[in-house]
Amino acid sequence: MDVIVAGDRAELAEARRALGIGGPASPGKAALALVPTMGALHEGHRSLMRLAGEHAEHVAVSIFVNPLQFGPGEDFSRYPRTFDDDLEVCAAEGVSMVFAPAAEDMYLPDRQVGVSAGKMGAVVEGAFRPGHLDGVLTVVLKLFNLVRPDVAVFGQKDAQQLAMIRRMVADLDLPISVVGAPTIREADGLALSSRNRYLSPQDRQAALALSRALFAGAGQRTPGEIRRVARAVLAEEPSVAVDYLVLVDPATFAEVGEGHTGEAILAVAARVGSTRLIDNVTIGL
Ligand SMILES: Nc1ncnc2c1ncn2[C@@H]1O[C@H](COP(=O)(O)OP(=O)(O)OP(=O)(O)O)[C@@H](O)[C@H]1O
Ligand SMILES: CC(C)(CO)[C@@H](O)C(=O)[O-]
Ligand code: BAL
Repeated sequence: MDVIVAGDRAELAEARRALGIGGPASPGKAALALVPTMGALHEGHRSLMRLAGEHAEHVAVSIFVNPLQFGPGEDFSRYPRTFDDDLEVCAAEGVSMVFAPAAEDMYLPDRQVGVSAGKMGAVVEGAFRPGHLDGVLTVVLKLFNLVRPDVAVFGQKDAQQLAMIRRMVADLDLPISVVGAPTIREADGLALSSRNRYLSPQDRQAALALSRALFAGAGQRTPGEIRRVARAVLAEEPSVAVDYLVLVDPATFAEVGEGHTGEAILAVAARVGSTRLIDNVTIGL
């Protein structure tokens, strides 16, 4: 089947009708799973589409570079936009519907109301990108309301984003199951990211310090040692400027103490040249 491309609300409603969504789903399978993206699709996004297909009869992919989640001075205007290639990727993955709205159609010019990510949205990533997680939650809630999926799939690579979307679903009683997907990496450990295409060959080599630090930290047994070893690996790479390296509770993103048991997330954000990258691993303690 060809991919249906919807560019606005009316076309989206028509696409849902054409796919028979809203009618009875096949037994044991949800009708529609959504994979929200900002485009410039890579193998990480493809893995999300495949996982979405295991959960629902139809997969929808949204492609929207959301202005609300970019701060002043961030890379909104130069963010890679590769719509034609993205459409081919979606077709090859058997996606039923691509929703690619224009910013003017998503946000009213006099928009007043948005989602607040609360205190959890002001720590870790939120401390370095004020308002970012409010912008993410606002657009994700709008995408949920527009596309009306039963299931939504997000990558663990954006771990705080995933945790906050789970919180939004719980706090606002949204009728959606959230599925987290593992991080896809290059053979040398670099987490796939649309922003990797900004990296020069030298930057790309330096960027390997992020995953190297996370894997070295994950080999330790206590929070103190995990943090110390990971920081030491990052310090060995002078062209990596670290924004944060934290060991946090996966649900709250609060720093874990020395006695912590259960899972913790070791998360890093750093700038390599003019490119800001994030990565994380989950560690059992
Ligand atoms: N390497 C990856 N493995 C699995 N999922 C990923 C990976 N990279 C991104 N995702 C997920 O894909 C979804 C869309 O993310 P997005 O379009 O921002 O891609 P990205 O590569 O993370 O881009 P950016 O470089 O802007 O961070 C998110 O749920 C994100 O967590
Ligand atoms: C979830 C998302 C599509 C919202 O704009 C974005 O933050 C992303 O690509 O991870
Ligand atoms: N993948 C998260 C989107 C952003 O960095 O804005």
